[in-house]
Amino acid sequence: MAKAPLRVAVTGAAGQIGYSLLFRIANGDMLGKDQPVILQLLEIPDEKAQKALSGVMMEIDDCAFPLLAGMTAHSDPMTAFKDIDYAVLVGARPRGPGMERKDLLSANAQIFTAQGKALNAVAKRTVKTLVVGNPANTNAYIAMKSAPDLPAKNFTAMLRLDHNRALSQLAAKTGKAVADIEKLIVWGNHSPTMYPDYRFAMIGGQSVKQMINDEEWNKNTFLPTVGKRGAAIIDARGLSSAASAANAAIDHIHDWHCGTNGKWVTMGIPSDGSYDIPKDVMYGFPVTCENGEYKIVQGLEVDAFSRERMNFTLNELTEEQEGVKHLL
Ligand SMILES: NC(=O)C1=CN([C@@H]2O[C@H](COP(=O)(O)OP(=O)(O)OC[C@H]3O[C@@H](n4cnc5c(N)ncnc54)[C@H](O)[C@@H]3O)[C@@H](O)[C@H]2O)C=CC1
Ligand SMILES: O=C([O-])CC(=O)C(=O)O
Repeated sequence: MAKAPLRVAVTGAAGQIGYSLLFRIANGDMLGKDQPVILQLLEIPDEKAQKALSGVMMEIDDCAFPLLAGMTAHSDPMTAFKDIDYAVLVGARPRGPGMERKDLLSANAQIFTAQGKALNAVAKRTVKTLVVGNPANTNAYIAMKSAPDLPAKNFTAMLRLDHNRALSQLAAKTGKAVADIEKLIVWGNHSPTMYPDYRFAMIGGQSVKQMINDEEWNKNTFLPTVGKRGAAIIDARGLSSAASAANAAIDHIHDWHCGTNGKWVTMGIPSDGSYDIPKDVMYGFPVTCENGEYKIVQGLEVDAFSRERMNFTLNELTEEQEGVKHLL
């Protein structure tokens, strides 16, 4: 018997990431090739944005996706989020050259209080939310705190782009296939303070750390390359990353929904206190997913260098949280 459709809301649907994301959701890349979807698309109540959205929807229609069971346009989160199973919160201002993502906090924070409240009011009680709009971790924290009737664990932030960037750097360094790299982690904030950590990574049963055996490369090349990749893309393209961000959003929700078969992936999630990260801080952790639930990989050793890096990115998140206290 055919599955019942799942309702997916996407905000910022007429933006650059939206343009790469919506077609793939409708094609079944996110929730599975046998899972019909209904798209509930939100844009700002502005004539130009709504008109652009109607154009994107015409193109989606023109793809005649067999899994697309319905699609609606909205300018109010209270209608866009009605009865949804998944929310992909992309809509927010992107940064330009010379900015850090946290510089967007004052511009974007209010969006996530309003959207958190709307999710709280009208979404399914089981709704799962991914925040992409920057600064993603703190925006996810704001949305979570603005939705007290929903399970906090169902609010997540996107660290998957950082995870994928780190995978690709490691594949290039070792000359091995991306698909063969396992047990990589990106701890912390989606910002240059993040800590991509390959101490436990393996390729075909061999330790990646031993294969590379170059701490200087780790500290002075790998960490800054992954941490500053977003800025490098802005510098090269004049616009922030879009297709790779959409791809990471697809990977994040795909793995949460369909499971990872024991494979580790990185998700920004509210801490449960693991690894001495204070409860509720929206922090990148290694997780495995099964039956629609993620579980933090436990018992990993934290050496002195790692603790310092994990605290550095934690301190930034704590400061960001302090900065939005008045909104919550
Ligand atoms: N977490 C991550 O790894 C990444 C996050 N981003 C972030 O994603 C966000 C979106 O990026 P782009 O699509 O490139 O930007 P964009 O400017 O092309 O599109 C954003 C869209 O959101 C809409 N929007 C703004 N406020 C809204 C609201 N309250 N409700 C609904 N829609 C709203 C705008 O009208 C616009 O169409 C930015 O904040 C960017 O920094 C981008 C790349 C990676
Ligand atoms: O760097 C930006 O502003 C966009 C983004 O989050 C990324 O590409 O990682």
